[in-house]
Amino acid sequence: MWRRVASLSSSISSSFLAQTASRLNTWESLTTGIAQQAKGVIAPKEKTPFITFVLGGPGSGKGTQCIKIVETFGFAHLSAGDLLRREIASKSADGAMILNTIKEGKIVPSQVTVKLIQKEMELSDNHKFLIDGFPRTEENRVSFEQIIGVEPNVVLFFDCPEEEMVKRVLNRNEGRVDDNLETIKKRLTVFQALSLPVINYYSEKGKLYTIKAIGTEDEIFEQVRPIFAAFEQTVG
Ligand SMILES: Nc1ncnc2c1ncn2[C@@H]1O[C@H](COP(=O)(O)OP(=O)(O)OP(=O)(O)O)[C@@H](O)[C@H]1O
Ligand SMILES: Nc1ccn([C@@H]2O[C@H](COP(=O)(O)O)[C@@H](O)[C@H]2O)c(=O)n1
Ligand SMILES: [Mg+2]
Repeated sequence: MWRRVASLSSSISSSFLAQTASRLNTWESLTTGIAQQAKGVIAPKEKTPFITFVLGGPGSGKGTQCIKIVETFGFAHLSAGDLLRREIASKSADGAMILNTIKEGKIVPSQVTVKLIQKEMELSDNHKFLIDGFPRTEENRVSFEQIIGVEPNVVLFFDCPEEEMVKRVLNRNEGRVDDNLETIKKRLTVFQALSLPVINYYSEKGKLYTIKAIGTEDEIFEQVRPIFAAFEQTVG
């Protein structure tokens, strides 16, 4: 979506677009309106974005359920953790800092994570986004609103007992540097202290859908399905 625009508007910085869109608070202005007006191109009707934040503690099953939501409802899946791990793998300038932060179970500066999410959104042709593992902190949340200029439509919270989360993470076997007991304990502390306030914020805004994240993957998805089914007509 933004990719096509970017080629038309190299002289217009994305931060200028984001700032303007933040004021107008519409995706259309953010993506095509300004750039195309500047070039005298007639803007096609773009779809309004539909943003879902997917929250929950480490191992609560966010990634597993996102795969099912993608298969069933055609969303684009953006995992903040995966984007950060990709930065480490690509040996980018921030790679070493990100690796140390993840090993410590801490939170990477919001500016870094939001820029990675923004880039993925710009490259996507989809207008329906699942943003998995974000926002983890109030700072993450505010930074997204400031840089991207939109708020989520839906926030999912996978509510899972700690004991079950620890068991799942220790059995995950994907070679992640943070899948060890020491880091899991730190991540659980960070979740309680920094992520739960974000979840409470969205609950107060009436955007939170809490899923009881115990049972089989399919049983859990049967709680998720009706949430997206209810929006399907309007979202497209
Ligand atoms: N309902 C379930 N029952 C048992 N195991 C599950 C269930 N859902 C997911 N798992 C397994 O638990 C592990 C963690 O799941 P997943 O990676 O989806 O969690 P996550 O919330 O994305 O965790 P993280 O925040 O650490 O990325 C995986 O190995 C996954 O296969
Ligand atoms: N918004 C975020 C998301 C993740 N991190 C760091 O990555 C680690 C792994 O994240 P997962 O979503 O894959 O569990 C996480 O523990 C953080 O260190 C982050 O900083 N900010
Ligand atoms: Mg995950």
